[in-house]
Amino acid sequence: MIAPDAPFAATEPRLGLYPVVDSLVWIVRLLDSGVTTLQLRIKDQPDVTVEPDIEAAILLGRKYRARVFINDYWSLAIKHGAYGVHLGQEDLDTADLAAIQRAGLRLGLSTHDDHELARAQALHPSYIALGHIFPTQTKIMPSQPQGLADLKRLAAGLPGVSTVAIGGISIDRVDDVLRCGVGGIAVVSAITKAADWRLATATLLQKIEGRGAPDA
Ligand SMILES: Cc1ncc(COP(=O)(O)OP(=O)(O)O)c(N)n1
Ligand SMILES: Cc1nc(C(=O)O)sc1CCOP(=O)(O)O
Ligand SMILES: [Mg+2]
Repeated sequence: MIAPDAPFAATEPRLGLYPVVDSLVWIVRLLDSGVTTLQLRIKDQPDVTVEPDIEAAILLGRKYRARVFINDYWSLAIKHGAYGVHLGQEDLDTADLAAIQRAGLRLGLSTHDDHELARAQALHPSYIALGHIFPTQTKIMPSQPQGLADLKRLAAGLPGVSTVAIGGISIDRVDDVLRCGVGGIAVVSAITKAADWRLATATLLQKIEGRGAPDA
């Protein structure tokens, strides 16, 4: 059991640009490009297969003073002292939330509608992800896109909560998403499928956080 009404460890109120990537190669590239919030999202592998990359990503996050969230593999994240974990609604049925809380890891939760949002809010996570905002090619979604009007309504209903928008957010949609009042924007394909990922990352950092990449 998690302590009722006890919040998970706090994260930044505004997480800024939040790339979600599936390999250590991308983690290194993006840390070197000045990204400070990241997620390692490797799907459906045995723990023994992913543990070396998860440990390395956590150590790199510490070295670069960046916030590296581990998707799904919450017990490995605890074992190696990650900054944080990202979990979906299905994970909530099986993950040991009390262990995550005791270990002081930050917790991000996915939500896709008002019902999931209410469930997430009751757990007082470190941030709440609101998705998917637009159609996405990256993941098969059972839900419908929430769109900008709902994003604005949902963000307005979460004062004091760190929020992240995800799903189909391309560079040209970032300004509209920011106007909805979220503090973080999570992207996969806007960076990993960009013709020039360095330019895409620099453009996103500038638009979302108002800063450039560090000097090479
Ligand atoms: C920032 C962020 N938001 C949502 C998700 C989706 O997580 P989940 O619902 O657990 O689905 P998978 O990513 O595991 O397929 C996310 N990873 N990151
Ligand atoms: C992993 C993931 N989770 C989502 C959610 O809504 O929970 S949308 C998504 C994929 C986001 O990829 P892209 O930026 O390429 O659309
Ligand atoms: Mg998940």
